[in-house]
Amino acid sequence: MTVLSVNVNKIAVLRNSRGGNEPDVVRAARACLDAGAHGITVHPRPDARHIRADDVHALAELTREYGVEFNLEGNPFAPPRAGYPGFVALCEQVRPAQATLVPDGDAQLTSDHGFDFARDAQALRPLVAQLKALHCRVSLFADAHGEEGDDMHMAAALGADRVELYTGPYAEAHAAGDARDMLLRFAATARRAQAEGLAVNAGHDLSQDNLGAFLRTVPNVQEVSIGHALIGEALYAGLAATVKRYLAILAG
Ligand SMILES: CC(=O)[C@@H](O)[C@H](O)COP(=O)(O)O
Ligand SMILES: NCC(=O)COP(=O)(O)O
Repeated sequence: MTVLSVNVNKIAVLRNSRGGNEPDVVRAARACLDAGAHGITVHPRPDARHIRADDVHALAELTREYGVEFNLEGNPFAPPRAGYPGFVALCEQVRPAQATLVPDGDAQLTSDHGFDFARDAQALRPLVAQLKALHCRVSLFADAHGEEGDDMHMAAALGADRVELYTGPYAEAHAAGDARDMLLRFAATARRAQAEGLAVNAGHDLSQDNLGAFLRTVPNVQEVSIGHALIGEALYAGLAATVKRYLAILAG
């Protein structure tokens, strides 16, 4: 079965837009877990645009309370700065069940590519070892190159447990109405990863629209982490009921 880890970054985007603690990231994560989600994901960014270090600690505590997986994502190469101790340091502090390494920078609006394993292998190897010594499962964010290249072999050689396939290009192709070739490419990549002994996660821009076709075609996906679409969909699902509650207050 594929498990769902809900990414609550976007709750923190809303909260930070006003200051204060509403909406409450921990309360939202608790609601996801009460609804049956299998885990919680966050991707703290050094510029603290959404999830902050204190959220990471609070969510680590919550996921321990529920006995579910905490998946911490981030760029292991980004240097520490005020309010952000660095990705590996955060992992040392909270010991997430899964550490997902993602090669992104502050200038990026969001994650938009996987690692260049040929370029980054030397830098990644000791970090993977360090995270494994903390008993984190290590997952590396990877592009789906299908039958091309040697990425999955290189990721396995680094000692990673999993790869997370970057599904942005699939989501785009699906939205454009022709995801057939893309699905075949992701399926081939997943098979190559699995042949190398890597388990496969997937994430980025997955949604209620595109998730079913992905999981029907790409074999043995262990985990999907979903945030942006899920939080947007939750607003649509919850707006009518919420407006009715306000109307009830107005009606006395
Ligand atoms: C690695 C990945 O695809 C997600 O973590 C995504 O990067 C979400 O991050 P933002 O919420 O900052 O866009
Ligand atoms: N790893 C992907 C993730 O956590 C959520 O990505 P998105 O659904 O916010 O695009």
